[in-house]
Amino acid sequence: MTPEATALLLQGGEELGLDLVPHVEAFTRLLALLQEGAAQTNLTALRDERDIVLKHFVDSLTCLRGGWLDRDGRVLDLGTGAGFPALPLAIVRPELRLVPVDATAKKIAFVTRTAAALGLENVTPLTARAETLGRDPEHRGRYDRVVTRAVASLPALAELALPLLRAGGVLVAQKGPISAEELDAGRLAATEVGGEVRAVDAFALPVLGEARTLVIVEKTATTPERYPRREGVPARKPLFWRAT
Ligand SMILES: C[S@@+](CC[C@H](N)C(=O)[O-])C[C@H]1O[C@@H](n2cnc3c(N)ncnc32)[C@H](O)[C@@H]1O
Repeated sequence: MTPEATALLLQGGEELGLDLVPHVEAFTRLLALLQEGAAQTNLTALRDERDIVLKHFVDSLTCLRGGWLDRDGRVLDLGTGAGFPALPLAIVRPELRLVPVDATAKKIAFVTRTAAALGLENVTPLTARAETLGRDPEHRGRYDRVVTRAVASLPALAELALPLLRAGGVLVAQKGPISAEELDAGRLAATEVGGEVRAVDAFALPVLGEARTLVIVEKTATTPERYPRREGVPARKPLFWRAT
C-alpha cells in the first residue's frame, strides 16, 4: 500500500475512533488480493488504491459506529460480495465469528481464499441465498447480528435478515442516503417480520464526506413462518414499498 493510502486508512480509522496501526499489514495484503482478484474477475468496480481504502475498507468499518457490534457473537454478512464489510470486520474484531454469505459462488470462493491467506480463522463463508438460509433450521434464528452493505432496500433487508436473528439480535444495515419513504416502508416491514427500527444514524464517510446511513433494527418478536418469501421476491416486491 502506498504511504498515501496507508495515511488515509489510518485517518479514516481515527475518525471512527479506531487505531488501525496494528492492522496495516493485514489491510495491505487484503488490498493486494483484491486488486489481483479484480483483475481476473469482475469482483469490484473499484481499482484505485485510494478508492478501495476509503470506499471499501473504511466504509465497511463504519458499521462499528454506535457499538452495535461490540460484543462477541455470530455475525452474518448478508450479500458480502468480495467480502464487505465481513473481511475488514474480521481483521479489526477477531472476537466476532463472521459468516459472509453471498448467492454468487465465485464471490464466496474469493472470500474463502482471501480469509485463508490472511489467516482469519473467525470467518466461515457460505454460498447461499438469504431466503434459503432464512427457512433452514440451522440458520433461522441463529445469529446475534446481521450486517449488510449496499444490498437491497430497507424493507427487503428486514424480510431477509430478521428471520436469521435470534430474539434480541440486531440488523446493522449500511446504506447511502435513505429517503423518508424507504425508511417508513422499512419500519412497517420490520414490524411485520418481528422487528423494530431502533436507530437511524446519518453521518458522513470519513475523509470523503459522502452521505451514509446506518439503520439498526432489533428483533423483538418471532418472525411469522411465511417470511422470508421465496427467492427473489423480497427484493422484487418489498413489503410496504413500491421500488422505483
Ligand atoms: C452490490 S453487492 C454489495 C457487496 C458488498 N456487500 C459490498 O458492499 O461491497 C450486492 C451483493 O449481494 C448479493 N445478494 C443480493 N441478494 C442476495 C440474497 N438474497 N442472498 C444472498 N446474496 C444476495 C449479490 O450476489 C451481490 O454480491
